[in-house]
Amino acid sequence: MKDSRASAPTPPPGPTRQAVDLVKRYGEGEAAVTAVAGVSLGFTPGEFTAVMGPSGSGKSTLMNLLAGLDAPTSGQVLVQGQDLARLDDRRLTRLRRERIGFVFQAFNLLPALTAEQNILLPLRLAGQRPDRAYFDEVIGSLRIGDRLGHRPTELSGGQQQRVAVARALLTRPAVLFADEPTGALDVTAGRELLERLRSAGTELGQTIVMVTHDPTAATYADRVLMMSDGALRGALEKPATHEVLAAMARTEH
Ligand SMILES: Nc1ncnc2c1ncn2[C@@H]1O[C@H](COP(=O)(O)OP(=O)(O)OP(=O)(O)O)[C@@H](O)[C@H]1O
Repeated sequence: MKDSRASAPTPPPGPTRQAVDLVKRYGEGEAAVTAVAGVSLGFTPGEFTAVMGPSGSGKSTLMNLLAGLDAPTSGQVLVQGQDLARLDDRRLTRLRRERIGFVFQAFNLLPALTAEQNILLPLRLAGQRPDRAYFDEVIGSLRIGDRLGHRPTELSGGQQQRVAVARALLTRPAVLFADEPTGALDVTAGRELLERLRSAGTELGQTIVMVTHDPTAATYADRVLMMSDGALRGALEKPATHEVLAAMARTEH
């Protein structure tokens, strides 16, 4: 058994993850949809990126490609210079498990396990012991300490969402992808979660990539990428809410 603290990855300088002219097309002929239409960008350690854009603009598809959960039609995802498409299944699975955390819109909690068992599952699968102090800190900051013995069906949507975030944070992944992580939360819980994500970047050097429709949530990020029709239409650096709103209005028309 390894201690998760001892094996936490030390992020190298420069972009850890790069998209090079990524394209993802679904279907054939007239029914074909180009979900991602040639996206190039890089992510540096500790950087918090929000991805925004109208429904159907390709945000979730882009995240799935960047995380290696889906393969691009053309283009590359490079992780420390290594093309994900060139890794065999075993190495890709290991890379995903050890370096990536994912918070899905559907939370993906196992119904038979308690909240605590769900949170600790990825570490257990990796044969690692949880760092108790870090566990307590994450649970405390997400305010789910009193729900740990409950199963997902006994939790509210917002509580399930925070359990899913705790599970992703506990493995201290180099990159954390979060699809609408504040969607089920009230304003206070949403703000606490965003603060937690931001400190994962500033304190632990974790790269955070978050899809959101919420302009206030986007202001917690270091940069906000605007997508429409599968392409990046611009990037804002630490924008104020009114700047995000203006950019949203430009991409939606
Ligand atoms: N498996 C699939 N098969 C066919 N088309 C798909 C598939 N997945 C996504 N698409 C299409 O690709 C486009 C981009 O979808 P995607 O889910 O990435 O958008 P999104 O910006 O995340 O949307 P939302 O904000 O509504 O979640 C959409 O037109 C969608 O219908």
